[in-house]
Amino acid sequence: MPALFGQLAQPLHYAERLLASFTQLARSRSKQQLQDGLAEAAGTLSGAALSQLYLLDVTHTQLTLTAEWLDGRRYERDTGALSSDYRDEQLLQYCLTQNQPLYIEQLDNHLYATDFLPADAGNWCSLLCLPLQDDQQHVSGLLLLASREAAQLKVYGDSLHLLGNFTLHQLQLLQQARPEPAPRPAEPTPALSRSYGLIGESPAMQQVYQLISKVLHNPVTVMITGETGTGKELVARAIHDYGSRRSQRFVVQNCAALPEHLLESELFGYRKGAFTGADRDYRGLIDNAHCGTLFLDEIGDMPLTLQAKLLRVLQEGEVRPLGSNETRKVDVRIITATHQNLPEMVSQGRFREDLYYRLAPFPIDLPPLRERGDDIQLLARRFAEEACRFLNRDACQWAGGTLEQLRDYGFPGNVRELKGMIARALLLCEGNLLLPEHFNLPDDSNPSSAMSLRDRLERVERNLLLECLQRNQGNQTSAASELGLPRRTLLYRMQRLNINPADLKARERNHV
Ligand SMILES: Nc1ncnc2c1ncn2[C@@H]1O[C@H](COP(=O)(O)OP(=O)(O)OP(=O)(O)O)[C@@H](O)[C@H]1O
Repeated sequence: MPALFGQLAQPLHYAERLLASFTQLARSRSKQQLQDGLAEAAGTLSGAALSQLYLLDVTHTQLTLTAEWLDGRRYERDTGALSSDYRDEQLLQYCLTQNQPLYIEQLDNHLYATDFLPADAGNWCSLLCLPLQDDQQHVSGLLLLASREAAQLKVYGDSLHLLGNFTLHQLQLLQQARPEPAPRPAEPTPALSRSYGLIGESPAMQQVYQLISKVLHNPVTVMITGETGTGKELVARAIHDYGSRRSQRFVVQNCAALPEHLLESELFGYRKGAFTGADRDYRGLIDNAHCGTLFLDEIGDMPLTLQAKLLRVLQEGEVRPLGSNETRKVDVRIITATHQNLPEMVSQGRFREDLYYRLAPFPIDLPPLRERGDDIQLLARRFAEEACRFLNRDACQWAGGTLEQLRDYGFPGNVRELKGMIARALLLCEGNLLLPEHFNLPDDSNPSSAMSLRDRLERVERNLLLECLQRNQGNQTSAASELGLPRRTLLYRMQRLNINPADLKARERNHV
């Protein structure tokens, strides 16, 4: 307690008033009453002319001014005039993203934009902004004090921070007890409200957008998984571009692209003379991404020795360049991506378990394109429009059945494959009419040239026999008996279906 009130002129008196404010807030029965109550208490306790409460919405993408206390009374201004998105308010954004109190004794309006302060109420001099955390310790709002003269607002920081957090807790309790009706969405289709620059409206992609919204303002380490070409890098960029670090760097490194020693010096940097050829100091990518985001693609390909070094960066928040005895503190948000099955790699000792758990507290799994339903048509149309614009061509037309055929195709290369297909088709088509033949879809998606029934049945039978042989460690006698066939029939079918021991080995390898 002394640390809370130590610097105040009348600590006991202040403590009594603070206690009364806690009690008052605990009695509040509505959200607005609570919010106004906090703004009033903060203004009255500190003597600051202005106090404001800002809250983040559930998706943590918008910051709204929810209560304001000015010169001893509740202040209501036309909030429509104030952006409900704090994106442009750098002081507020700083406080939210750093999760640190911000105290400015002498506001210099040339240095700081303060459009969030009521301009018609005089000139503002000192400011204290406190990030507030919810029960899960996530930053969920800001409590702000401002005075017109130079004032030591800082001394109220700790106690008002406690009061603010208590208010958030009470708000959560009220919400649980009596959920208030959701505000009317501004847009007609709320489900499609935000896609962060990605194309897709399917339920699978809506789920991805929902997950993205959760991590924009929370620097949790994210791991993006999904087949090749599903948009993993695009999602990583979206998290950076729409999140609180957007004004800082987004640094990308593909871990499969470089041999171990190069990847190490690229990521961690080196000092002059660290190895032959190191003729100058070199700042690594981790250092370069300080305050920003480092996207490590194909993390499953990172060699084990580097995994240990990366783990240290995550645990200690510091990086040590090659050839240096000194470490440097870094604040980097790490996003990783992989198309590999990392848990399986962990069980095989090919990926460190401790690193895996550090990297994957918030996984986002991107669905393959074939599971996104009508998104295929939507993406195809959009890509074609973009390409026509780029090529300075008139908008193209789609011949009947073309989009339907695309929808039926499996797209092993996912969105990247579709994008490439559209670009190629536009070059092939004449008169801007896209026809099925311009897409050169593989046979099995084209009903007219589909595999015959016989071929399909043979494929099924081949797989059945291979599985059975594998279960029986290649022993043909046991496999034949499990299948209820004479051994010579099995041998005949194997010969007919072109099954040999090499197939079994390849299959075993794929299953490891
Ligand atoms: N939902 C989407 N909307 C628009 N474009 C997309 C979408 N998803 C992917 N793309 C495009 O598809 C291409 C491949 O995307 P990206 O490189 O992000 O995939 P990836 O999963 O990281 O691939 P890889 O596994 O090969 O690294 C890019 O051109 C990207 O712009």
